[in-house]
Amino acid sequence: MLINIAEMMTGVGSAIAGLMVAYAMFQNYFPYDLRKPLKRYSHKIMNLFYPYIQITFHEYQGDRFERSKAFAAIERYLNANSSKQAKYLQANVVQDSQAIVLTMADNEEVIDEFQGIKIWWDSNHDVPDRQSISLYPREDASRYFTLTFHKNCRDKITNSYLKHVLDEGKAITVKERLRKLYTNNNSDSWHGYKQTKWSHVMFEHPASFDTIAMEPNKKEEIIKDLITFSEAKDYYAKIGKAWKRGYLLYGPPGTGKSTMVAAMANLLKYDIYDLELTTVKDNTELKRLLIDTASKSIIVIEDIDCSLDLTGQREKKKEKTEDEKKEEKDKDPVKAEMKKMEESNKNSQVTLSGLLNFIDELWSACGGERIIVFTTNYVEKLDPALIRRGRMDKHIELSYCCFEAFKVLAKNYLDLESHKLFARIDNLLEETKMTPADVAENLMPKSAEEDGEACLVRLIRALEEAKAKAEEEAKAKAEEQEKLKVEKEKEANGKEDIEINGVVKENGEDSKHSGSNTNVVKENGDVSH
Ligand SMILES: Nc1ncnc2c1ncn2[C@@H]1O[C@H](COP(=O)(O)OP(=O)(O)OP(=O)(O)O)[C@@H](O)[C@H]1O
Ligand SMILES: [Mg+2]
Repeated sequence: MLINIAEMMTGVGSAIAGLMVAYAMFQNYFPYDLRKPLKRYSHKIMNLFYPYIQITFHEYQGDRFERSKAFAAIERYLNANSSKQAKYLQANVVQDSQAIVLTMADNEEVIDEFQGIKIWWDSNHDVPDRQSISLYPREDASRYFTLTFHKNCRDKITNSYLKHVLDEGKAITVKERLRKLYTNNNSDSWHGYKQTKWSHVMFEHPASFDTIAMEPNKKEEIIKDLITFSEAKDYYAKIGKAWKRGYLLYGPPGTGKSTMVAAMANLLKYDIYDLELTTVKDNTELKRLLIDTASKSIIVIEDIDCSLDLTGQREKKKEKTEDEKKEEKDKDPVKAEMKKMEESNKNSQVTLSGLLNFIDELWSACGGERIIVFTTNYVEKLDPALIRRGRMDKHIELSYCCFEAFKVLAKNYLDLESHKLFARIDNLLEETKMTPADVAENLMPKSAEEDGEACLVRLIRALEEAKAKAEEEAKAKAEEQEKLKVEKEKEANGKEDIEINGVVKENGEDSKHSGSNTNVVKENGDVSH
């Protein structure tokens, strides 16, 4: 009913709006003194007959050269509706977006509905004043959207609908944006005209949780954890905690730690900041880098155990040995330069406490929605303070390939969900350790002729070899240990003799034990006084 009346009123309103437009066009022909009262009264008349409210959203506001964020979000929101309703669309390529954005062309209208309320959106643009000279090209394309709704619905529109439009629009923007992989620059390049602390390339890693080989339950748990985090803005606000989460990924080389970081970024549509600690000179630089990161991102420190001396004590400068000096003389200049660079990288003054502060500040000072990930091969080497819960909230172990993980790889690499050779592989994987990287390499067809079975056979061979090698190594180790044990026992027996006899044997000669009881020791251990 309300909508019908509203639509009837639209006719009257449109007529008055027409008059308003005519007034706007010819206002310059009215005497100046008359313009103001005329405008005021025309607005009053308009309000009497026109029960609608209009809100305008300009692409650029005031003197700001930055595109309005609200306009951009509305554009994306309307994109979803306008492409179905409007007849004339404009295609734009928006910066940092992988999709072409379709928006309604000028003077097109889109009708939206929200909780039973009808809402009209119009697209227009300001005609530029050609007489004025503008330095800014944007003035030629200053567009705006007009939102029209019945005044009875004012509260619902201004409180709920606008928030809904902006949230949806932003979500679409995030979904479609091109994601970036940032790496930190050496601080020497931070100064000057372009102060860039981070360089970036487009992030296009294809890894996803579907392609990661690991136990399905564990994988599900990680995915759930990540999604819960990304949707928990209000929850974090409620419990008074910064909206951040730390993950520690640990395990042997080639078990998928770096791949998982890429999969995390792809799942959440976050950017990645790959922080190379060895190029960061000191704690202050570390802080500056942190401030320069954006939200919706993962900050990764790979191989954290190798990045720094995390005991807090800096490496002492070693004296060069003669061999090193000789090597230095002989080596070629390119290698020498590389070594010099490596060494200068090792001179990072970042300390453990600096890193702890970095994480804590990340947790408290910077805007929300950030994840920090450490990866390491040696979790036991890390300082417990660095990885305690609260800093690294979730510890994920990535380990050798199990049968469940193998099945994911077989499906991805060979499109095989079952095969008669699977049972043999299952047994072998239980008996020997092989990383998913090695299993994957064996499963990859090496020529067009190679079929799935040939790849499985190659994997079986590799597993059998690995098993035989492991058994040999275990045998050698056991023998070594046995030898050591025997030596220790011999040593202990020798000591016992000494204690009993009170004699130290040197160079095959018996020497007397010092003391008041001078004993002579014979080789068979007999003692004569
Ligand atoms: N769990 C896995 N699932 C799928 N592929 C994997 C997995 N683990 C390793 N791979 C494959 O092996 C390659 C190496 O893996 P990745 O670089 O992620 O290992 P990593 O654990 O980061 O090793 P490092 O400790 O040496 O950095 C990747 O290209 C990936 O394709
Ligand atoms: Mg890695």
